[in-house]
Amino acid sequence: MNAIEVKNLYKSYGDFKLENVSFNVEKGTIMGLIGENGAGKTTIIKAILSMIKYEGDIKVLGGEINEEIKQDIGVVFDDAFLSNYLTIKEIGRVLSGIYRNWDEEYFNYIVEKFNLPQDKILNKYSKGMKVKAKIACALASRPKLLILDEPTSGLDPVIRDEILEIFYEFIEDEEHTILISSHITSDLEKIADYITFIDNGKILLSKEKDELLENYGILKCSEDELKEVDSSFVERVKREKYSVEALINNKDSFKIKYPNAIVDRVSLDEIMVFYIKGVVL
Ligand SMILES: Nc1ncnc2c1ncn2[C@@H]1O[C@H](COP(=O)(O)OP(=O)(O)OP(=O)(O)O)[C@@H](O)[C@H]1O
Repeated sequence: MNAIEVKNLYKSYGDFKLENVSFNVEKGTIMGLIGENGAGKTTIIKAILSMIKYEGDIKVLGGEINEEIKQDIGVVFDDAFLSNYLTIKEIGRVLSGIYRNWDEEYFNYIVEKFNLPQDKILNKYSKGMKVKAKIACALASRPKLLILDEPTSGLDPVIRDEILEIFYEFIEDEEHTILISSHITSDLEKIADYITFIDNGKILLSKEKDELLENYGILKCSEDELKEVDSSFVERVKREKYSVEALINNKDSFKIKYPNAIVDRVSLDEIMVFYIKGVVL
């Protein structure tokens, strides 16, 4: 079953267009939405949450979004939604009156796990503490689906790891699903099950992360050597002054066909750069 289904999403802002955006997020998985600044990640998330008008079909937790379904969604956005002049406990008390499934005990557990100061107002929190406070609030509403827009950008690696750990705990239960947008691809490399890669409003790929990292590879070769390669293996090519690099699919079959070729492992970052900067053969 899918927790999110996006079909033929279309939205335009002047020159920018989200076009033919379709992807599913399977229940019990973590989907990472990656792409450059301005690629359209936030716009997709806003459409999913029905915060903007759009064309296309979007289903969330089995239906079109409504107030009932919203109770089962936890949201973490970059912009402020918590009062800066309350302490974390006071915010918890306010939210307990808003969310049907608010879990006080779980809230206290996360606040302690994240070492959030309980006597300071949020205005005195660091950026990392504020993000952790938002995540604590989103999770304590006991959502089935957690949607986060760039939660870890600008945070140090220790805080990012603490946050990823709490996401692991959340996802252990197979009923829970996460959609997370980020351009810190190393975080998504750690936690995402699936990756949807968006560039300039279009989906370039939406695949299982392990499949991407295991099937793709980087072939370093000369221009003449590239000419000998079956082009169906070649996704994109990047040319430097003295060398050529090709993003290869089906790495294992490629190695059988070309046993002497050297194919390196590829990261999500490198795949992103190949798709954006590289050319089709
Ligand atoms: N309310 C709006 N009015 C006009 N243009 C908008 C609006 N919201 C977004 N855009 C434009 O839509 C495009 C996509 O923006 P979006 O915020 O979805 O990208 P993003 O991938 O989330 O980027 P970032 O990683 O920088 O947050 C950008 O060109 C942006 O300027």
